[in-house]
Amino acid sequence: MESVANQRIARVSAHLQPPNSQMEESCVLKRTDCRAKGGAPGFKVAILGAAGGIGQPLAMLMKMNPLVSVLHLYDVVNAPGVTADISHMDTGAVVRGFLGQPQLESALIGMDLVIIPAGVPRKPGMTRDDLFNINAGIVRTLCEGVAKCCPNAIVNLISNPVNSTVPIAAEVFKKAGTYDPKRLLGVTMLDVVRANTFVAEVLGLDPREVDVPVVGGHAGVTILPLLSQAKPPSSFTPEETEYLTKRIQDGGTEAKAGAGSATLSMAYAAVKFADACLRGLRGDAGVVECAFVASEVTELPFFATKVRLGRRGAEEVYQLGPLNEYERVGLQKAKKELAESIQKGISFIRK
Ligand SMILES: NC(=O)c1ccc[n+]([C@@H]2O[C@H](COP(=O)([O-])OP(=O)(O)OC[C@H]3O[C@@H](n4cnc5c(N)ncnc54)[C@H](O)[C@@H]3O)[C@@H](O)[C@H]2O)c1
Ligand SMILES: O=C(O)C[C@H](O)C(=O)O
Repeated sequence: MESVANQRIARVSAHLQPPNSQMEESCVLKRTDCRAKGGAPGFKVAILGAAGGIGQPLAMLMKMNPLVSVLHLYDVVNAPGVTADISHMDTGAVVRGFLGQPQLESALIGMDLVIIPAGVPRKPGMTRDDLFNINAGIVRTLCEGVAKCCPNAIVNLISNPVNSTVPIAAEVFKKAGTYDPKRLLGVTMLDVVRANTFVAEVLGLDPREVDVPVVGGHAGVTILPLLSQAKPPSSFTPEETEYLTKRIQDGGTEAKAGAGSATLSMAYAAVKFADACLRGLRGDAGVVECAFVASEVTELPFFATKVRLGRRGAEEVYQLGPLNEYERVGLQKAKKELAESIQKGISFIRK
């Protein structure tokens, strides 16, 4: 007969199992026996690519977000282990892990917000466009899942090249008949985070006091910081303008000193942006951030500008506002490259 001590040990070790049905076979207490069902008020958020360099710290920070009641972590590798780790944090959100394509639909059903950092990152010497061939297919598959399982979810797309993956996602949703331009947002928040930090350094300010709009897209010259609209209002010498613009545009290469791509600052930026989307969904007034969205601000079908986030996503897309000569020249360069990247994404699905 099993001793009382052994029974206790068996019960405690059941709690140590990762909360994934695949690993519950030997448990005394099954996940379904537990009382935590994610019934607390809050939003349901899925991260696709949750075991990656961005995915893991992003999952950790979302688990800390009081607006999140349920957090689904999906990846094609290591999702159970990451889920077990994150699930031990004593914050409110209930965490569930999903591994591989057969579990994609379960990961997505009922979600309010889907954040997608899935895909390969740049290696030294690569451009973001070099990632297209692999990441385009990954984004297509994941967005097909979103269209089927949570067509009303807000989508935050991080996977590069954002200038092409957002048009890909839009085409997938159009094909499925679920496209709502307000709900598809390319995440360019890292450019704003960098701009605020670098400008604060030059001006000798606390970055939290600085707000610099960054418009256009998310690659090289398509990243266009509008220093003339920085808050607090500041003037910059031509040298400072050149230095700051270049540093913000090349921030992705500076991060990790060319040995990989930004993961920690990106996770921070992704959470800052996701939190803004959730506050918008909650009905908070005046939530405004930059994002790469369907747009009529220029002749291009997608463009990053400030948007107002509300219950239906990007409810208002703001105009560019007054630009100085340096920014007008930058805008022309940005639009030329953006037009090609957008078309490449559209053609990938329409071909
Ligand atoms: N938008 C931005 O500002 C920004 C910033 C940094 C990085 N990125 C991009 O984010 C992406 C991820 O970067 P990372 O450093 O986290 O890469 P990573 O390789 O560390 O992680 C990517 C994760 O995606 C997973 N994955 C691959 N195929 C998948 C699929 N079909 N379904 C679900 N998950 C899948 C991988 O298993 C891996 O865990 C890259 O494309 C990178 O360029 C964008
Ligand atoms: O630069 C990269 O490849 C990753 C990302 O887009 C970034 O801006 O850090």
